[in-house]
Amino acid sequence: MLVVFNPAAGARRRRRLTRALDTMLGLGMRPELAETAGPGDAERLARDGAARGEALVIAAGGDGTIAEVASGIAGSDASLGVLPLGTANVLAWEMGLAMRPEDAAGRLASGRMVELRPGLARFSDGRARLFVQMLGAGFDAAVVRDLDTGLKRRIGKGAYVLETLRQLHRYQFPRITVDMDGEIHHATSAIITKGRLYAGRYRLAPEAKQGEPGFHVALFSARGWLSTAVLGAALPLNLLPSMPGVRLLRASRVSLTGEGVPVQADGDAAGTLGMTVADMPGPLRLIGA
Ligand SMILES: Nc1ncnc2c1ncn2[C@@H]1O[C@H](COP(=O)(O)OP(=O)(O)OP(=O)(O)O)[C@@H](O)[C@H]1O
Repeated sequence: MLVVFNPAAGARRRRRLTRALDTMLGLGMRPELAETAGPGDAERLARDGAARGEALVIAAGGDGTIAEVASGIAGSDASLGVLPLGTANVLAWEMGLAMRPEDAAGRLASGRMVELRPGLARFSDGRARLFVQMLGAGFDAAVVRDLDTGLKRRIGKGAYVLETLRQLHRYQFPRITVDMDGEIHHATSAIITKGRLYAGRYRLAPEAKQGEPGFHVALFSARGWLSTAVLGAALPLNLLPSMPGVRLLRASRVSLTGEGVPVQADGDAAGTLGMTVADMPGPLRLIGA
């Protein structure tokens, strides 16, 4: 098995990795370790590992690292494992993965497997991007795009709160046209999700279930700082799904267009619209859930 480690969050993250690796060795596992040096490395390392015949490629990082590893092993025989070392760790909360490094290592050894169905966004400029948990277009993607990553490393989730406050006064809320299985909707932001949770442990789409085909889509009509701030306050109270100006719909194929609208995929900046989102052709096996 191969462990793909994203060291970007600094010393604490490395200590947690060491605790997981020590437990794995104690359990008789023989993990090989590879470190990323920047964006795109996790995908390449995972792809090389799968091509060498690694049966399990473990993403040691946050949701962005998981998405890259998932992309790297897509279409191969390798399964995905996760050591949750990120800031928000949404997929880990969603799937009930163990957060303590020793427990997460033990779960990987258990070999229990569930199937995920990642989404695939195809952009009009020819790029393709896999996502495992969710993808956003509009306000939240502007926050991710302009986030001070150094600050995120130092203070964690608080950096998102500060950038959200900044964007409330900067973001212009351009209109997004959303084609959901042929039905046209309009919104100022949209989140296309595979799971229930968002930004950590907060509820976004209560009916969603990882592993099922298709998507739950949250459409937001907020146009200014006040209505957006109210939604921001509703999120940690788990009230977002029932707020005015939020519609929750389902679709199996979603196309979005909007002039210069930013996109984020699993919490990492992913360029601008337009794009079409559909299920990846095959399932992804997750070990340790
Ligand atoms: N060595 C590196 N230095 C800086 N950035 C890196 C490095 N390796 C990977 N990255 C980038 O860091 C991004 C963020 O990592 P990741 O999403 O795993 O952590 P996170 O943002 O702290 O966690 P979460 O998404 O769960 O909040 C990755 O998508 C990747 O592009």
